[in-house]
Amino acid sequence: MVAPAPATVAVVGAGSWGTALAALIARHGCTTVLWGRDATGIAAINAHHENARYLPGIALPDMLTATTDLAACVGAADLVLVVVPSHAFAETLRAVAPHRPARAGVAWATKGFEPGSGRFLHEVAAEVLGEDVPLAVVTGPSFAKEVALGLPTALTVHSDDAAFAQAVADVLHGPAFRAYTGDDMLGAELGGAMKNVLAVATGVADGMQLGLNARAGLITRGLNEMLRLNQAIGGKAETLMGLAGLGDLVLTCTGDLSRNRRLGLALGRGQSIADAVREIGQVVESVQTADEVMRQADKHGVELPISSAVQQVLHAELSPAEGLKLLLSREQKPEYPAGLFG
Ligand SMILES: NC(=O)C1=CN([C@@H]2O[C@H](COP(=O)(O)OP(=O)(O)OC[C@H]3O[C@@H](n4cnc5c(N)ncnc54)[C@H](OP(=O)(O)O)[C@@H]3O)[C@@H](O)[C@H]2O)C=CC1
Ligand SMILES: O=C(CO)COP(=O)(O)O
Repeated sequence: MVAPAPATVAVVGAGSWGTALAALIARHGCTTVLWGRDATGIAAINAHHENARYLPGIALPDMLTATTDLAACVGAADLVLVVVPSHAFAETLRAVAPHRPARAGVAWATKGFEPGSGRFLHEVAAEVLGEDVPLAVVTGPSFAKEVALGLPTALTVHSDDAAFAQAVADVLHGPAFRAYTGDDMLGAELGGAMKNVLAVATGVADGMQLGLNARAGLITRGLNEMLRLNQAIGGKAETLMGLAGLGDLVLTCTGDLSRNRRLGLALGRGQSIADAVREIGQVVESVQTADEVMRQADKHGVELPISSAVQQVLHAELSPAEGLKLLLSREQKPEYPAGLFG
């Protein structure tokens, strides 16, 4: 039997994660074109097979090509994978839409909400692209650098369209990369967004040298916040107990490659937010996501003490020490006042 021809994949967004995913997919034999807006950086990727700004020192596959021509990149694609920061998600989809061939579904590996409205990204995508376009979210514990280096990784692809989730998982899945599938875009997006906020909390605690007990307590009570908000919005609990929730929470709260954790570490050590974000030099989604998580929490009447403290610290309304005091002085109560996810 003749194997099906590899798909042509357009990866839209040439930062660390877009480049790493494009390299992964190209290594799996798919024709892969990476789109970025920075002409100098794109030319350098084609010339040197390296993204020196976002993944310095890591060799990209020769088969991977990069372009600044969005129309050509998207127009030839069987699958579009959007990997820009959440603040650029809607505008990027609007730019992609006119060039998308009818056959091409759209997936994204962006984590966060639409800033300002708090809409889930699948809601934004459905509005911009139309209800009939297959959509999928790619999420889970996955540092770009490790994926680009070919280190073993597992993540998950959620879609309302099982065949499309499988098609996206198929281009990602390979010898060192396990791509699972699911049908819960709500839960998957919530997990990917909330873990960034909770990573700031554990980073702050570690920056303040509060110890490993504090870190474990924050991760566990953070997971509880994720589960409670997820239940209120109608996501599936198992999504949050898997790669999209617990998996990514543990990675981001404990791994120093995390930019959100590094922001927390810097704040805990007394650095200002502006200086910390500047030093990190890449997208730090929690800075916007904390507001949107709390917008969702308020909308659904769910109390999220850790996320709320992070939001206030990020707005400099509380110092890290005051945030800690607030959390430690909360009323004593049963671990599960209203059942497992109450
Ligand atoms: N890095 C990681 O390990 C992972 C990241 N993610 C998620 O992936 C998303 C992208 O993050 P990541 O690649 O890490 O970010 P980076 O900071 O590494 O890169 C950001 C990229 O987005 C581009 N960009 C910024 N604003 C715009 C815009 N308005 N229009 C078009 N492109 C824009 C930047 O272009 P330019 O260089 O020209 O400014 C750059 O290519 C985030 O939501 C993140 O949470 C998810 C899993 C892992
Ligand atoms: O989402 C990520 C890992 O899964 C990357 O986390 P940071 O954005 O905190 O670096």
